[in-house]
Amino acid sequence: MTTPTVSATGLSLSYGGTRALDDVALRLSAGVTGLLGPNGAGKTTLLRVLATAVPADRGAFTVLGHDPADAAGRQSVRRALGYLPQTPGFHPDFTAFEFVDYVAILKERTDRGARHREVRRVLDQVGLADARGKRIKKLSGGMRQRVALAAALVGDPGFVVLDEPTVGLDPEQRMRFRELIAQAGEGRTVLLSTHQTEDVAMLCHRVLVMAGGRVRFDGTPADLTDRAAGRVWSSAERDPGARAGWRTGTGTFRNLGDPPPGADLLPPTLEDGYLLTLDEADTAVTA
Ligand SMILES: Nc1ncnc2c1ncn2[C@@H]1O[C@H](COP(=O)(O)OP(=O)(O)OP(=O)(O)O)[C@@H](O)[C@H]1O
Repeated sequence: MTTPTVSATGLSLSYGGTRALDDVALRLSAGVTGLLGPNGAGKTTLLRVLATAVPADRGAFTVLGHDPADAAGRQSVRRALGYLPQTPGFHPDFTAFEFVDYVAILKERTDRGARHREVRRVLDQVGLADARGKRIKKLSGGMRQRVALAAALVGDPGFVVLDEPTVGLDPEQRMRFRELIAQAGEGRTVLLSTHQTEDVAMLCHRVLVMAGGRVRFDGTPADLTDRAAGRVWSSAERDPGARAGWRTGTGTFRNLGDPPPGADLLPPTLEDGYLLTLDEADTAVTA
């Protein structure tokens, strides 16, 4: 692997009796890494820790050579960071320009002229040049997510954290948004949390799967797909021996697990590899 830009070891964090992060280690490099996992897996908690929004109980990490263990290091990490949280805190009466400008001010951009040029640049980059002056409450869901992405990219951060940015977007908007994320991943490190396995298949050079606060898989999307090679088969009836199975649009069943002899094997998808990984992690798979 190329030199890591972000690395973490032994990250653990509990909320009361809930272990949201349990000894998480990772190494990220430039490009888009996907973070997949079911609800409650610990994805948002991991992103919040890496974004220095909440400290871990244990463990350590560095972002672009900065160690957030002390105040000066935390400030350096924050300067290198762009963050699109799960629920961006928009002020609905702000225009797109005002919101991104406000985030740029929080990022200590004090030179007004240079800051405004930067705000225009990122709004252009996400295709909102013509919507700069529109109030956020008047924008569609897809446009709002692009405003949030522009805010994450303002100031050209080296590490960008995106928490489920494609949620609620229709397929066309999602496709458009994926293109923007791919562009954002050129030459910088992007960590993208998502429930959409297609996001990962289309965008990511690496993927982490989390469940129960732990990293259950760390590799390429092709490796995750390969986990299901020889373990997906078709049958006319639901196969009781399958770990998971569901009826497809053609009326046949798609089964995952250990196929019976002579089974009609199907080519695996990334989603098959993901579901089998969750199953092996002892997490319920919804069929
Ligand atoms: N502020 C909090 N207080 C108490 N428990 C929390 C808090 N934040 C998260 N948790 C718990 O920690 C665990 C991990 O939550 P987290 O939000 O990180 O998961 P997630 O993978 O992002 O889930 P989702 O996909 O639903 O966003 C869950 O059991 C959750 O209920």
